[in-house]
Amino acid sequence: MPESSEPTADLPSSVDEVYSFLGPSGTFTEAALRQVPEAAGKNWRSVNNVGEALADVVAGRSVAAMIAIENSIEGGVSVAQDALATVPGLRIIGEYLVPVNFVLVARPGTTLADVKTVNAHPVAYGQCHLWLDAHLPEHGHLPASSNVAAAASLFEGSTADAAIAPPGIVDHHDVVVLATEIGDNPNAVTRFVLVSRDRGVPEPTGADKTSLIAELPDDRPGSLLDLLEQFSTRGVNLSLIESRPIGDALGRYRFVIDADGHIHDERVADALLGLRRFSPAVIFLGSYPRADKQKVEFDPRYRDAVFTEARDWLASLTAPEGAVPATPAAAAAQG
Ligand SMILES: O=C(O)C(=O)C[C@]1(C(=O)O)C=C[C@@H](O)C=C1
Repeated sequence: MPESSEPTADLPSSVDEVYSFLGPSGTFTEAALRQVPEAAGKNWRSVNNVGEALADVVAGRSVAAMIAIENSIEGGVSVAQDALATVPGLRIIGEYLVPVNFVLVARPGTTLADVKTVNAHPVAYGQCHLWLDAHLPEHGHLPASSNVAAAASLFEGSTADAAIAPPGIVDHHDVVVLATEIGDNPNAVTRFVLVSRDRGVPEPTGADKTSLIAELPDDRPGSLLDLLEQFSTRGVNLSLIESRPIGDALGRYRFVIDADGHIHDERVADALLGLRRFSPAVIFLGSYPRADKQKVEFDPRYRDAVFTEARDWLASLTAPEGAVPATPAAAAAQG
C-alpha cells in the first residue's frame, strides 16, 4: 500500500477520498487498488465482503470499490456478478489484473501432518484443489471472508489448523509457511474491477471493454443465438459470456457479457440498441480501458464512418429537396 494510504474505519469528511476494498491489508484486492493512481494517498476502507464494498458505494460512503470479478482458474466470481446484476446504479470504471499464487500457513509449531481443517476464501480454495487433494486428501474446508482474514483468524480462536494466504502474509502475521506455490496454475490471474456510481464513462482509448448483463426474451430455440447476433452483425467481439441463474425459477438465466470496444464506438452503440430492442432487461455496466491495453481489432466494415454515413443516407431519403447533404453518402443518395 502507498505510504499515504491508510485502511480506515472512520469516515473522513469527503467521500471522494474513500475507496472500499476487501481487506484486511495484504489481500490481492488491495494489490489491485494499488494500481489505481487516483486512489494513491486517499483513505482505503477495509471491508469484509463484496456486498459491503458495493453498499459503501451505493450509500455514498466511498467513491469507488475494488472487487474481484474473474479468476483464470475459478472463472467468474459469482457473488460479484450477481451483485452487479441486482444492485442498481453501479458502473465499472476500470479493470486491473493481479497475478495470484498461494502459500499454506499455520500457527508456529504446526506441521503439515497436524492439518485437518484449512481456512480459505472460496475463490482461493477453488484454485488449490490439485495440491490439497495430493497433500491433504482428508482435510475439511472452513470458508473465510478473504485470504488474509483466513490467516489472521488462526490467531483469533479459529478451529482451523492452517490457512491459504498470499505469499506476502508473512509481513502481516507471525505464521509458519508449510508449503509454497500451492495454486493449481503458477500463472493464475485474477481480474478486478473498480466500481463507482459515476454515470460518466471514461473516454475511449481504442483498447476498451464494455460490460453488460442481459436476459433472454423467452425460452425458445435460438434465443441465445439472437442475443449473440446483436454483436456479430455489428462486428463486435465478445471476450466473456457467462450465464448466471436469475434466481426466481430453475432454468432462468441472465448473461454476463464483456464486449470489445466502447459505448462511444458506433458499432458497440448499435449493438446496444439491438440488444435493448431484443432483451427484456439490459444492464449497461460501463465502458472502460482494458487492463491488458490490447487495442481492439475489428473489420473496417464496422468503423464509425460506415454507421454515420448509413444514418445520414437514411435521413437524406426524406430530406426536403435542395437540403445540403451531410456526407458523401447522403449526397450520393440524393443523386
Ligand atoms: O483479495 C483477496 O486476497 C481475496 O481474498 C479475494 C479473492 C477473490 O475474491 O477472488 C481475490 C483473489 C484471489 O483469486 C482469491 C480471492
